[in-house]
Amino acid sequence: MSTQIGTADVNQAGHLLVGGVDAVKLATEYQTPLIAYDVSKIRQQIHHFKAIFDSAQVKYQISYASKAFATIAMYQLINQEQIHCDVVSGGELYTAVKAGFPIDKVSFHGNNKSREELQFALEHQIGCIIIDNFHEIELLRELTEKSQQSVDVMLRVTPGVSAHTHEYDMTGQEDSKFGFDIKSGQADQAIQQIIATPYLNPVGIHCHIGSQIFAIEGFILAAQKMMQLVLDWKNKFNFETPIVNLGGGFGIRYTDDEQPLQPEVFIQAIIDEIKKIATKNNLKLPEIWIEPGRSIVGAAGVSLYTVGSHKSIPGVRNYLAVDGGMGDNIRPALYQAKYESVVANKMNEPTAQTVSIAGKYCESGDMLAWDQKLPATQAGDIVAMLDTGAYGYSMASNYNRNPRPAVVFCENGKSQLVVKREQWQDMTALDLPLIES
Ligand SMILES: Cc1ncc(COP(=O)(O)O)c(C=O)c1O
Ligand SMILES: N[C@@H](CCCC[NH3+])C(=O)O
Repeated sequence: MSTQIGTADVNQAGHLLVGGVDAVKLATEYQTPLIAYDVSKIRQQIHHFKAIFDSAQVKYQISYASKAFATIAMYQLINQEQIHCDVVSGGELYTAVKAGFPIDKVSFHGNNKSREELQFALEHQIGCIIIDNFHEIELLRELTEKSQQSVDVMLRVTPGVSAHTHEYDMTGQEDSKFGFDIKSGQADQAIQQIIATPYLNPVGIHCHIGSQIFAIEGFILAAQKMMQLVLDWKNKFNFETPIVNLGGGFGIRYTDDEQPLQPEVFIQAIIDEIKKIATKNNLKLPEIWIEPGRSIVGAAGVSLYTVGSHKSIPGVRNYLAVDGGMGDNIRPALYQAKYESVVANKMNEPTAQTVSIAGKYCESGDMLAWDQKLPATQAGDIVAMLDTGAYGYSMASNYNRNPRPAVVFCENGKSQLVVKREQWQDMTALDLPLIES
């Protein structure tokens, strides 16, 4: 039997459940810090996105932005759900290959893809390359001419839309390192070059205005600008773009301060806008692609930590230190991101203190959360930070030579290790000793 407290499931022992598995048992079995995913939440999100498009009866593709969380098991899970994914590096693509993911369902992003990365993608018959700049057109021209291999490409453009989000999470504005600028004519120039390049087969245009977006206006504006481009290119170059890819960025709730719109609100509005513009201008309705990352995996992840030291500065603040921190979740330090935390072994106990959760890294900025209301805690308790499934493990580091955590998948009351915990030995695995002179 389990009950729900807030968004968390709790068992009779008063312990947090993740995918039906007791989080305290997870901490004992796999040690901490540990990132545990409720796999059914990932599946549900994908089904939710699919259902929205299905009911709108439009051609679409959901391409999971794997930078949010990319491991072999994750690519396999995405494949079970039969959606596409995007990668942004040779390393992500290699992981997808190792996972047996169908590479013809992969799009390859990046503002500075190397020759080796592009070659690797072509060798594996990548589904589509999302071209970001003129240098890449040239590299792809050389590589495809050499191998006499055609490849589908999309053009990433910056529509000049500033999304209302953290500065580091904005990507669609003109002054961005990503994509071809529309206003200055770079996008026009790029599509002409691509059309004139024998082995490059243009199938779509792409934009991504940012991440953790709550307002609908940016998406609508982006859809309008993209459809205007489709129309312009039809008129100027007699080329009608079959796919319009609007990227990801759908915001999720981390704390009660955030009230994101449901994906159906965003997506329905995007579909309606694209349909309206297509009909008005006698354009074929393009296939609509989205690339959700955070909204697929964010709410499914929970980070489990063991409490160590406490420090109380009378009249100032109470610190509670845990065995992880900025190495397994850089987001609080990098973006001032906020999360909710609970004590996984004391879910039914009343709050009794206001504490700030400190990581173990040698940085004053290594704070996971400020001023959280928690039950009384002592060393050995298990703190769970909720909704850490996106951009936590995937941005993890070995700072201070702390090993990265393990990752488990939990579903229907069972758990499975999907990423092993790094060990101290791994910290020196690539080191070479000094050569004595
Ligand atoms: C091109 C592109 N697509 C998709 C995403 C996924 O964004 P999100 O995780 O906010 O859905 C990103 C990341 O911001 C991105 O850069
Ligand atoms: N890493 C960012 C979002 C992804 C940006 C990718 N373009 C975050 O954690 O919020």
